[in-house]
Amino acid sequence: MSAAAFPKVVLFDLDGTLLDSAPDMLATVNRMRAARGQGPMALEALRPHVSRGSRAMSSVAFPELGGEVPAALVREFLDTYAQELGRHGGLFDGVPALLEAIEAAGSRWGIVTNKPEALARQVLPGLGWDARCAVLVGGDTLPERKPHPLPLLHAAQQLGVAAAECAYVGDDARDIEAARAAGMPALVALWGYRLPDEEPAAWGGDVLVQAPRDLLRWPLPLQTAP
Ligand SMILES: O=C(O)COP(=O)(O)O
Ligand SMILES: [Mg+2]
Repeated sequence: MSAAAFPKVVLFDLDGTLLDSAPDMLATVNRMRAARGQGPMALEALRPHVSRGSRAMSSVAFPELGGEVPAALVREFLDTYAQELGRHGGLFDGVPALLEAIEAAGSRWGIVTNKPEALARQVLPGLGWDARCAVLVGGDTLPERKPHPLPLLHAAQQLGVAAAECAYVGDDARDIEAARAAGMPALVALWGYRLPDEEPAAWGGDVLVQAPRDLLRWPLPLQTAP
């Protein structure tokens, strides 16, 4: 197979794109439920919501709140998650080989997530990514988070490249919205987390990708979305 021609920088979303965070999130939620005498939730019930952040997850974990999630509960979720992070889940199949291929091609990769930066940084050492991840922008790094383009533009600026020299891979509509607004090719990670009624083909991404290994065939048939 000929070497892939990656862009100068490939930026990735974290939850649902690089990291299968659902098992860590499930452990978090079930600890909180157990502390209240409630039985465990099933992975399938939580998984579609995992890319949506701590508030959404707390709401799914405690449906009796009717979506009214107190700030203290979100804090408890984040504190508990910090203890479970990296203990249960792992990378999606094909991610390690993909990152190695990007590096072997002389390109760089980084992470732009809506997860709080400190939590995202916590996963780097265990994965051996400290020196490899060229940039990491979290949901609280800047005044704006995805779907705003600022985190992606900031990542490109940190690396000294134009937005058009990057690409962004993410599993949520807000990832694709952010990338398009930033002027970056937007790739939809179909292996990630979403509700059954969501239609990723309608998100306006440049290409839908079935699995991380498909990105080894870069350049993909990127189309300019209408
Ligand atoms: O934890 C979140 O808020 C979502 O994280 P993501 O942006 O990496 O999907
Ligand atoms: Mg995600």
